[in-house]
Amino acid sequence: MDLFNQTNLFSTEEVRKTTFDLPGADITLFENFFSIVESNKLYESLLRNTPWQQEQISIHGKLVDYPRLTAWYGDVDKDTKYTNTKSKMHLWNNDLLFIKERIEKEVDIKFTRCLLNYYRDGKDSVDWHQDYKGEQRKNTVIASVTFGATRPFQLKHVSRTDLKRVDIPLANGSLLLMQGATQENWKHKVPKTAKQISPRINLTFRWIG
Ligand SMILES: O=C(O)CCC(=O)C(=O)O
Ligand SMILES: [Fe+2]
Repeated sequence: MDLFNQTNLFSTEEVRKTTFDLPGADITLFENFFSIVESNKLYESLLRNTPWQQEQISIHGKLVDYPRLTAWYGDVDKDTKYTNTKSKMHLWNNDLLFIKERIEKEVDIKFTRCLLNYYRDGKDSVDWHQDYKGEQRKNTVIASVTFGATRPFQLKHVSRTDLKRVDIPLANGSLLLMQGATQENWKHKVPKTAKQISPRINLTFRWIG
């Protein structure tokens, strides 16, 4: 075997699938789901073309900025209610349709909306939460795609303190699928870091009927 083939065989560009064996969760990670060339191109394009919004949350009557910028996209051009602020929902663009269709080949679902999060630096984050409420939380598919800097995605069980926390580094071009009862039983967060890191864009494709 020549050297070229060998490097190809162990190339870091191969899609690598990892399934996490966690009670009450169905989580699969695909590293290099998008190639480095695709990922870098999509990162630049999304960063430039997304109408990033600074959402705020009311805490004890005081408006506080979320530690990240966001944008909603979906099948319909309307307002959506995300926590307690109203957000504009934009119609899918070509970048998002390309990403969405690639994921839909992997998982048998047609996504209806997507939340984009832009973490400008290590001070940007998302605190412990579960996606959705009530019935919607019970059996849903969330497809999370990352472009740019790697950040740890942490998970902890909602009630079982005997279970260890899980830390999944989400790198450029990765896809994380969270299915079944994951949202019901596990919380997730992306912590702040004091390290000097470059920006990260995360997209969560969702299904809401
Ligand atoms: O940035 C991430 O990896 C997660 C984002 C997230 O949990 C959310 O938007 O609900
Ligand atoms: Fe989330």
